[in-house]
Amino acid sequence: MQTLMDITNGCENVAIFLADGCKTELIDRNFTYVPCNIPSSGFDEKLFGATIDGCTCPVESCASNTNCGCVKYGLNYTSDGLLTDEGLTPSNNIVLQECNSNCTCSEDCLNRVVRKGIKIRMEVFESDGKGLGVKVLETVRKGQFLCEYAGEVLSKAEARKRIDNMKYGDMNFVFIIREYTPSGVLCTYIDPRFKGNVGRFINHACEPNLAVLPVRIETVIPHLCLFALRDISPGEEVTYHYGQFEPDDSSRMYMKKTKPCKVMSL
Ligand SMILES: C[S@@+](CC[C@H](N)C(=O)[O-])C[C@H]1O[C@@H](n2cnc3c(N)ncnc32)[C@H](O)[C@@H]1O
Repeated sequence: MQTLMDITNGCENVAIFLADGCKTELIDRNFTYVPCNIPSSGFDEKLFGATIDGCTCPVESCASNTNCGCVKYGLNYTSDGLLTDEGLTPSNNIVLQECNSNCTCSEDCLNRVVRKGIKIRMEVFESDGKGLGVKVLETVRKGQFLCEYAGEVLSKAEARKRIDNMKYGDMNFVFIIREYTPSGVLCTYIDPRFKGNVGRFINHACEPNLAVLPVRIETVIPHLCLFALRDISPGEEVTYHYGQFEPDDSSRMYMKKTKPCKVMSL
């Protein structure tokens, strides 16, 4: 079995495999594996690097400190590092802010999950009618972090240009994160088509087993994170709801509506 990183020259702290016989031609020849978000050329570097202040909690953890700046709306992870049911429900609009390198708490603080990276072994395989897809090779628990949807962070103009250049039937990778804040709507555009991580191979399903949520850690740019909505068994394909197959236009991953969904339910 080949690892995906052998092929894409990237790195990750856990093995992501290519299924036996999986056609490597299906991976764009211009694709480079990057484990985390990078700014696209022309993106405001100052904004990309703008850091978030840390908390001043005791070393052990921020879990019980009601004054913690990072968990001011309550801790969203259990002591096993699983996202709570409340955190998993996007309509709750919970703000996920993990502790970062500016915080005084230790690496064992319960509010540090995504920043520890991928823990689950995965396999990229040829899915039925959807191009490539991703399966997990071990059990994933409800609420467990799987991976990020990491790629190039684009300016609005660059996102518009890339979307406009898409041709009928092209695969879409540009994900628009819209966050509704008291001061207006905050949009982040992520495109892992040319530079991205394993998240770029994850397909859509109308009844998905993953939730997709923005999480902030070191900087103001959110990480788009995938967490298990239920326990997932080894060998199951992982999917999340893109949004673009909806009849209304509440889409989060922009897509010219060219393709029917091949998986109505799992
Ligand atoms: C982010 S990519 C996912 C990985 C992609 N399958 C690949 O081979 O690289 C999104 C594209 O995958 C395809 N796709 C994902 N989920 C699908 C589904 N449920 N039905 C049909 N096509 C799907 C569409 O072409 C979509 O634009």
